[in-house]
Amino acid sequence: MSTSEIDATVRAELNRLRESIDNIDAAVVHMLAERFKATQQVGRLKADHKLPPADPARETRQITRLRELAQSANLDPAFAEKLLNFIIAEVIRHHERIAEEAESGQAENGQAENGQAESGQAESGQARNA
Ligand SMILES: C=C(O[C@@H]1C=C(C(=O)O)C=C[C@H]1O)C(=O)O
Repeated sequence: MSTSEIDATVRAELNRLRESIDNIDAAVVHMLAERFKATQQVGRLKADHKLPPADPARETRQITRLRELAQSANLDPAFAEKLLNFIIAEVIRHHERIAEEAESGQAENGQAENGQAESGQAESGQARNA
């Protein structure tokens, strides 16, 4: 049976549920956007103070907490853990990029302080680490 053939009552119920799903998806997007705004600030703070991009101990605490929350909300804890790990991996990538940008900015400043600003570009991360 195609969706165009289904009963009007079923269609109305489906639409009602889908409206709710759309609202929830919008809320998820907005909440994720706020979370990433906060984590970007954490990334800058870490870069400014030369702290590592990832904090595995904090991640372990978050996963334990989220699994407990999931359990009490009747959500599969394994799913909650996978989702959080997926988000955290992206955050860590952002933090690594922020740290690289801060380092190359500092390298440029260092050259400027040494009076070498006009003599060339800051070295790339790869060249510096070679
Ligand atoms: C945001 C942070 O950085 C990383 C990302 C985390 C997250 O997205 O929740 C948690 C720990 C860190 O690996 C942090 O240290 O708080």
